[in-house]
Amino acid sequence: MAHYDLLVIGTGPAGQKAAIQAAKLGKKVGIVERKRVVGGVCTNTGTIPSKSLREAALYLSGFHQRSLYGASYRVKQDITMEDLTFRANHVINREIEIIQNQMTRNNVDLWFGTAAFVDPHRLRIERSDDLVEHTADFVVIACGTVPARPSHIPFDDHSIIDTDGLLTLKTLPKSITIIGGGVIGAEYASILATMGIHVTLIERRPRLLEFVDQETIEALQYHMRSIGVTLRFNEEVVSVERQPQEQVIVRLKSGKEIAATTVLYSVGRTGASATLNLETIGLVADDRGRLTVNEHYQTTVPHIYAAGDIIGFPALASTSMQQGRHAACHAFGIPCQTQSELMPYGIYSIPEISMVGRNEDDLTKNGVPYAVGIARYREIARGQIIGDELGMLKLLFHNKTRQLLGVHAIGDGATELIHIGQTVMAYQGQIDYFIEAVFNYPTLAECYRVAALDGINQLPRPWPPRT
Ligand SMILES: Cc1cc2nc3c(=O)[nH]c(=O)nc-3n(C[C@H](O)[C@H](O)[C@H](O)COP(=O)(O)OP(=O)(O)OC[C@H]3O[C@@H](n4cnc5c(N)ncnc54)[C@H](O)[C@@H]3O)c2cc1C
Ligand SMILES: NC(=O)c1ccc[n+]([C@@H]2O[C@H](COP(=O)([O-])OP(=O)(O)OC[C@H]3O[C@@H](n4cnc5c(N)ncnc54)[C@H](O)[C@@H]3O)[C@@H](O)[C@H]2O)c1
Repeated sequence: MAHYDLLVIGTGPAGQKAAIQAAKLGKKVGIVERKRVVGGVCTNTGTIPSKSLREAALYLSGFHQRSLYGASYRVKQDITMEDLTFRANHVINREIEIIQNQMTRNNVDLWFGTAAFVDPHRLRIERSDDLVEHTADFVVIACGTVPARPSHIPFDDHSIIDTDGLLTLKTLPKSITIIGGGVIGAEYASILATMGIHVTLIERRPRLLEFVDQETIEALQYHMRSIGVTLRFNEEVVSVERQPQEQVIVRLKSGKEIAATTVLYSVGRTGASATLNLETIGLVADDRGRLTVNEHYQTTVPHIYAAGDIIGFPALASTSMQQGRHAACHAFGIPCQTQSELMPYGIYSIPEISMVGRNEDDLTKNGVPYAVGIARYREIARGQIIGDELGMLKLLFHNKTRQLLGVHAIGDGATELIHIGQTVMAYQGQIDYFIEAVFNYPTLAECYRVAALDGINQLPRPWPPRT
């Protein structure tokens, strides 16, 4: 048994960053992982694999080149599961190595096994052949989530899979029904359709991703339909039934029956808190297994913190890292701030989407007078060169002060491009910055200048003086 300044449960982004931050402060740190590898959902089954798969699909399908060389252009005609997993596994293994190295370099003790609380300062770590106990002054719970697997869905991890199951398939589906048009559903639907797989996406809401700018989502939905995705909105799933001859039927409340070789169930995830023995320390998870924390990620037991997906929205790798670091800083009295109102969102659908700041619905609801400036990739030299016909960057700014209030982008590089707007917003900048600055040419960043000019041209003349 050892005593630590900090014990962390989980080696995903939240746990890693909490552990490294505490170690950098000279603290004695231990981290526990129940799987046989470090990295969590992010490295092993979620973010990294899905983004590697996307990159492989984009390359092999020749997607980016089609507008220049024709719709039938392909780098490889028959894309196989091995083609995709080859690339994903390469990246996953490198990432695991990097994480493990970081822990070793920073003297963080790594314990493989399943952690559970014995009392508020003591964790039991159960391994296949033995059991150890360690104590700590502080604990960070960063145990993440598991896919929701309701009992009425007959999962078999072969023809009916959850969101962790796609990469473990032996062959690519011939056709797929995706239940749930959240971030995972939208990303996988567009990736699979890009490779020529017929996809039906079922969503109970009237559109995809309701938190994303309406115009941006319309563009995504238009593109998804154009590559063969059937979008079914306002639909409820009644049953999922496996049939002979490699067929799974999804029955909808509206009476429709949708057949495909594979069904992917992607309607959210549940906090992995069930085995933590929370009742012994007086913590209660909500009905989706999540924990409640204050602005410093402290639970109601002050020396026990929780960070990452286990605390719910926004449940991103990007935010989880920051939350983990923030929790460790707070525990050891180091000032730390998280700029949550300028948190960017990146959705790796094809085409990709990104946003930061406020959207039109929110500004309208709150009576903020704003104007809009838009640049389309097809009107930008770089957009023409890369052959992106659909891309768009949209700036929302205050129509009197010209302060930048929100940026919404769809198209190649959108998730990178958004950070320019994020920085300007962090310094309360006005869109005039984009007009006065010189950008490399030809770049997609030029969209900022074009959109700013477009926005200013929409204002009543003469242009209002700067305040
Ligand atoms: C398909 C998919 C794609 C995604 N894409 C993106 C993306 O593009 N961008 C983005 O920002 N986010 C993305 N996400 C979300 C991102 O993966 C998560 O937000 C992130 O992994 C959460 O990090 P975490 O540290 O909270 O938990 P996790 O990464 O889930 O790690 C938790 C770890 O804790 C371990 N653990 C659990 N219980 C115990 C226990 N009792 N004892 C010991 N160890 C335990 C688990 O085994 C796991 O290794 C994606 C998610 C999925 C599923
Ligand atoms: N790029 C990224 O940042 C990224 C990528 C993938 C996943 N993630 C994270 O992973 C988490 C899980 O994502 P997700 O997409 O599984 O969950 P989600 O909660 O985001 O989406 C679930 C969707 O399923 C719909 N739905 C629920 N029940 C349904 C039913 N019975 N029939 C039809 N539709 C139904 C919901 O309306 C919702 O749109 C999210 O928190 C997300 O932020 C992030």
